[in-house]
Amino acid sequence: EKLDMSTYPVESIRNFSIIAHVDHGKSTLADRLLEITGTIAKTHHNKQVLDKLQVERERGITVKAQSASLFYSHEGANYLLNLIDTPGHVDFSYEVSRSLSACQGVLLVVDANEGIQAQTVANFYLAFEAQLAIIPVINKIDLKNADPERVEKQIEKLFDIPIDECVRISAKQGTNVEKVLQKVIEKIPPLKALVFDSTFDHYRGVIANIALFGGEIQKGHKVVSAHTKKRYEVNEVGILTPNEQPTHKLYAGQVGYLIAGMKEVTEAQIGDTLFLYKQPVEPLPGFKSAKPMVFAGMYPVDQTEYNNLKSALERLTLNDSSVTVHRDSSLALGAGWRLGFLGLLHMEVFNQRLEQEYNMSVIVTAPTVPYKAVLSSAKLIKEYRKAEITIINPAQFPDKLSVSEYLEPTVLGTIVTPQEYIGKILCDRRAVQKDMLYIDEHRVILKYLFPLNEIVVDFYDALKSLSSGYASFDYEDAGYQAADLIKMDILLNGNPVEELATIIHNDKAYATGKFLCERLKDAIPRQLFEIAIQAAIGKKIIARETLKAYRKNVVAKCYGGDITRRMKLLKRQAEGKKLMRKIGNVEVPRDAFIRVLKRQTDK
Ligand SMILES: Nc1nc2c(ncn2[C@@H]2O[C@H](COP(=O)(O)OP(=O)(O)OP(=O)(O)O)[C@@H](O)[C@H]2O)c(=O)[nH]1
Repeated sequence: EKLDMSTYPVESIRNFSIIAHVDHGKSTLADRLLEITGTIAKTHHNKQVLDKLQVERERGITVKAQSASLFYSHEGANYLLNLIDTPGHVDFSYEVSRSLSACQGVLLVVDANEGIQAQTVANFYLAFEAQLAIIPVINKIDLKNADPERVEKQIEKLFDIPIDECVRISAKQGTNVEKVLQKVIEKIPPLKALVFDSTFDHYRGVIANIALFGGEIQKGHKVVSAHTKKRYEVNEVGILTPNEQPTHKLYAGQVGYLIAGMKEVTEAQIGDTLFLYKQPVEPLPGFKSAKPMVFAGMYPVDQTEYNNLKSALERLTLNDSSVTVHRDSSLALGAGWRLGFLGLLHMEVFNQRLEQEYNMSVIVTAPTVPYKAVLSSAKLIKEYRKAEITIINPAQFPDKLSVSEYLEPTVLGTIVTPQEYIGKILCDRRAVQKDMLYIDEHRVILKYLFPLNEIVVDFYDALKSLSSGYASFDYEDAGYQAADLIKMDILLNGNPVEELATIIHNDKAYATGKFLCERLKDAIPRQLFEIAIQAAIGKKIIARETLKAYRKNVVAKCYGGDITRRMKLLKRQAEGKKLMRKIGNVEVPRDAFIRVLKRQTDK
């Protein structure tokens, strides 16, 4: 049955987001808002209703934004409050800014115990730059150690928001949550919005999440994509509650979805503007496009799976426009792709989704940041038709002799930490301090310039464990700087492991080579022969470990045992083999490499 949305004129509409540092209670507050407005029934099971993906539930983080429309009556008037959800982890700040562009205001949730953290600061500035109304919400006031007064002072000092504008709540217990809704109505201006997301449905094709700037839209309308100029007939429109709820029409100011027979990745570009056929409009300014920070090769374990993997990648990237995809191939791994991600967590989540939602197993190479080289060789310049190239694949690393300078990407990192951890946190990361500011007596905000490759793989995890979870981190792009780079190969019995070829800073080659060899020795199971694990720069071996031979006969163990048990064991072994990758004659568990690359001592 379709809802009638015509009773919600623009004046009654508020589009807002909740932004918060990880775990400060964004999802819990969203659950309470959905309950109070009757969008979902009040039960004890409403835990993070908006976190729909399996990986999100397992990891306890929000990865993919979900949205919902809340109907709310206050003092005799009916309101339509569109809650645009945003993810919380540092890797996804692009998604945050994307969600924010569909809003006119935000709830900035801050934990009453932890106070302002790195992502609180980063998110605040995203909202501030987008000129949104900002309502500070101090959450978890029920906690024994809650100190809302201190947090309000921080907010006033850092963000220049008067203390009396903060709302103190307990999202968990529901205290003052109603007040939050009233603030939303009071403080957030009703306005227009825009196209902000798209998801892929196996049966219905592309579902574009749209926000209407003006006009109205309904089934049967013909719309044109400003980006591709393709024309579509609208099959369905509706709102998100948070599942798709069809409506007769969508009106200016409303956020909802549209299905119009778009089938391909390229047809539903986020940031695109749709207009009515023969009534072209000036396209809305596109969003700041996502900039991948980490690249990795992805290959089918078995080349016969190439086409299946290709279609899985196409569908998954349609749901996640921040992943970039280029075709690639390698002698050792065959035909595949080079993918760009926002960060390592983003890459792991993407892999996990490929496995869980598409049942695909893939080989993933060591992540690399986008390096650059200024070429000096006339031959190479001619070949590339330019003098400065970007290197996202170690296999294409140009030799020192044909390069006048290598460049590496840098980021400006913001760390919020209790002061006693400052010393421990930064050792060995080639960081340059830029700024330091005390938030209160105990905690500081530090700004450092980091080479991106120093933080991309494991800095976030290392920081958390070094500071017993107290420090937090966020970063932004800070351009390129010259760097002394080399390419290092890892060899197993003389055969290069393509997944582990890396570009690294010269000063770190020996230590990293030694470390990778040691970790690999632990990660590779012993086999029937001895295995030499080596790190090499060109032809020069810089580190070596030896893995001793081992005899193992799985079947022998249960000779005389019953046959089904033996079959089971053989089957399990065969399944285990699928998770292995053969390099020369050496079998390596496919997940070994990613584990090896995390240099943090989590053994
Ligand atoms: N005591 C207390 N705990 C709360 C409150 N609000 C949230 N929590 C708890 O804090 C933890 C994190 O809450 P979430 O709502 O998942 O946090 P989040 O900000 O959505 O996290 P991300 O989805 O990763 O961004 C959960 O264990 C909640 O139960 C509160 O008001 N009081």
